[in-house]
Amino acid sequence: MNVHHSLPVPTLELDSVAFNHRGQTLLKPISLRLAGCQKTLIMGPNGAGKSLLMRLAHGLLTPTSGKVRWQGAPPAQAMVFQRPVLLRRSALENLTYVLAINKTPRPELKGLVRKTQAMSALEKFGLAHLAKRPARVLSGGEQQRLALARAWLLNPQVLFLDEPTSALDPAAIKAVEDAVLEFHHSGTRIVMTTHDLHQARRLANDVLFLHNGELIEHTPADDFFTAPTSSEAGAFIRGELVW
Ligand SMILES: Nc1ncnc2c1ncn2[C@@H]1O[C@H](COP(=O)(O)OP(=O)(O)OP(=O)(O)O)[C@@H](O)[C@H]1O
Repeated sequence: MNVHHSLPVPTLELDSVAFNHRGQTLLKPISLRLAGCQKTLIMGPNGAGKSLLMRLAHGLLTPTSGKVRWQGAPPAQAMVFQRPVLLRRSALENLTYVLAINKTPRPELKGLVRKTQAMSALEKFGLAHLAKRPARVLSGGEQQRLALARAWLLNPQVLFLDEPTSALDPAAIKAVEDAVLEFHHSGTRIVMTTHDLHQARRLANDVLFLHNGELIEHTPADDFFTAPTSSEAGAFIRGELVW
C-alpha cells in the first residue's frame, strides 16, 4: 500500500525556534536543518525538550518565536507516540476510519477497498489475526504496531516517533525497529526520540542532542557515539548525565 516515494523529501528548517510556557523558557532558540531521507534520532536526558522539539517540528505546537519551515511543499507527515491513541473500535476499524477521513493517499477509496487496504496493513505489521479485537485491549506492543500500521496507510514522507519503544519488551522493540526501517526503505524520512543508546546506535544516521532545553549538538551518528563534541553528550553516553 505504501507508495514508494520517488520525490525527494523536503528539507526541514528550524530558524531560532523557541518555546516558552508561563514565562519559563522550555526550549532556547534552536536552528537546525534536516535534509535528505535520513533517520535522525533525538537524544537527551528526561525533560531536555525532546518531545517539545518534535511537536514543534511536526506542527502540533506553535513556537513562541522563530520559524519552522519546509523547503518546498510541506510533506505528508505522521506521528507515533509512546502511548498510542486508539479509537474505541476494532483494530481493523481503527485503520478503515483513518482511510475514510483522510483525503490522502486515495480519495476514491470506497468501503470494501478501504477494508482490503486496512487488512493488508494489518498483515504487514503481523496483526491480521487481531483484526476484530477491540484496539484498546491489545497489548502495548500490538497497539504500537497498530499505530505504525495506521501511519503506514497515511503514506508519510516524514514520520515522527516519540519514544515509541520505551514501554515494550525486546521482541516488540525489534518489531517496531523493523517497521521503522521498512518506512525508511520506502522513502520515508524518520525523526525519532529515544532513551535507548543501543537503539540509537542501530538506527541513527545523525543525532540531535538536547540538554536543558538547548540543542547542544547535531552530529553524524558515528561521530556522536565515538567522539561527541560536547562534554554533556560524552557524559550522557557514559551514563553519567542523568538530568
Ligand atoms: N505543554 C507543556 N506545557 C508546559 N510545560 C511543558 C509542556 N510540554 C513539556 N513541558 C515541560 O517542558 C520540559 C521538556 O519536556 P519534554 O517532554 O520535551 O522533555 P523530554 O526531553 O521529551 O523528556 P522525557 O525524556 O522525560 O520524555 C519539561 O520540563 C516539561 O515539564
